[in-house]
Amino acid sequence: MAEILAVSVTDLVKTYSSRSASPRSGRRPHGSGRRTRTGRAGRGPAAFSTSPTPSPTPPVRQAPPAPPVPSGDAARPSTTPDGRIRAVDELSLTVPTGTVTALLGPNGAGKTTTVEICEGFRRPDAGEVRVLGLDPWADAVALRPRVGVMLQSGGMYPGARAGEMLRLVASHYRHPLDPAALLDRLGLAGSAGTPFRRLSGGQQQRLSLAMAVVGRPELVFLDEPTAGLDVQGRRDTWELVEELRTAGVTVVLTTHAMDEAERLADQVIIVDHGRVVAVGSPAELTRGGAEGQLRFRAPAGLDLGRLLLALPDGTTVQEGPAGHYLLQGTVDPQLLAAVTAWCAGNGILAEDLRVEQRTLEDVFVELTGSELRS
Ligand SMILES: Nc1ncnc2c1ncn2[C@@H]1O[C@H](COP(=O)(O)OP(=O)(O)OP(=O)(O)O)[C@@H](O)[C@H]1O
Repeated sequence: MAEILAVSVTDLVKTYSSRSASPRSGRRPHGSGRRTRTGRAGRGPAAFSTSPTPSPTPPVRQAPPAPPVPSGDAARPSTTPDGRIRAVDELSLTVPTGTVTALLGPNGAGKTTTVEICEGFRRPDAGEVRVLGLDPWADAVALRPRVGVMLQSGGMYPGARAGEMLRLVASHYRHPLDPAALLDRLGLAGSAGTPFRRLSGGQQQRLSLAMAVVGRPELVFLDEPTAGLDVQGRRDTWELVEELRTAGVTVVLTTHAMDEAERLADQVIIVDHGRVVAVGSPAELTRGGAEGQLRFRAPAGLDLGRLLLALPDGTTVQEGPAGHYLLQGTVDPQLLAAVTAWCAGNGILAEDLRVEQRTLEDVFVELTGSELRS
């Protein structure tokens, strides 16, 4: 049976004029401030549909389709022949209904542009986007009551009180959640009477989250929902996302926090240079590729060349710091046996020998050459 998709994006392309490159001047640096929405004026949060769409993408690793390019904060985006910034470059992805999908990628990878196109705030140059089976740009009015968008600083009235704003948003929906209960749920009960501009950054972010979900949407887009939140704020947000999933709501979030993706996501999509470079559950992604690594301690200065000769092809070995050895490759019983046999044969006691699983961050760094922040 065909999987029902909440979001389907095919061969999406979006370029920007390099002259307009004040990339969202009001955006926060990651982990600190907040994002200013720069989309189409006058458009509010949308919501989600459940139209079946054919041939969902199975959650498997994909070979990076683009040649490796240095990534990370200092990476330059690729440009078109006429000098435009290629923010999204033939990107395709699917989001099954009722799941949590995390979009990961280095700064400038194209995550927000992709999400803003799905939200109907930006128009793509090429490609097809379906949100709940509809076109987010052409069918914006139909989608609005079905899709929740976590707005950042844009779209808020600085002088309006938190409780008033949430009640106002709730009044646009037929069956909203109780605004007072939602404020309480997100630790904002004591701030209901506080004007928006006097809320702390974290409180503003929690209010944005409340506004995204108060209308009981079918689908919610959350752009870095916990960036800059304190421990309790992160926990509250994570619990809310888990409750949304339990209630059958589809959640698409962007994040730089690996623990957030690992904890919340059914599906992780890693984006780099405007393209999808890997898709899968956290477990699938960390299982693939080089599988794992093996560490042990032994006297410093072992002959690594000789050790390598005793190991299966494809294994790498390095020492660092002195006396600490790291083997990477396919970690299986044969590798373990080869290491211990070589040590025994050379009268070496390998201490603290342990197999380590790759983490999502290892996978991310491998694929993008860039480090996630947690
Ligand atoms: N309005 C704009 N004008 C010009 N360039 C832009 C604009 N918005 C984004 N860009 C550029 O497009 C590329 C993708 O940006 P985007 O914000 O989508 O990436 P991102 O993955 O969300 O990054 P981050 O993690 O830093 O938020 C970047 O090179 C960015 O500088």
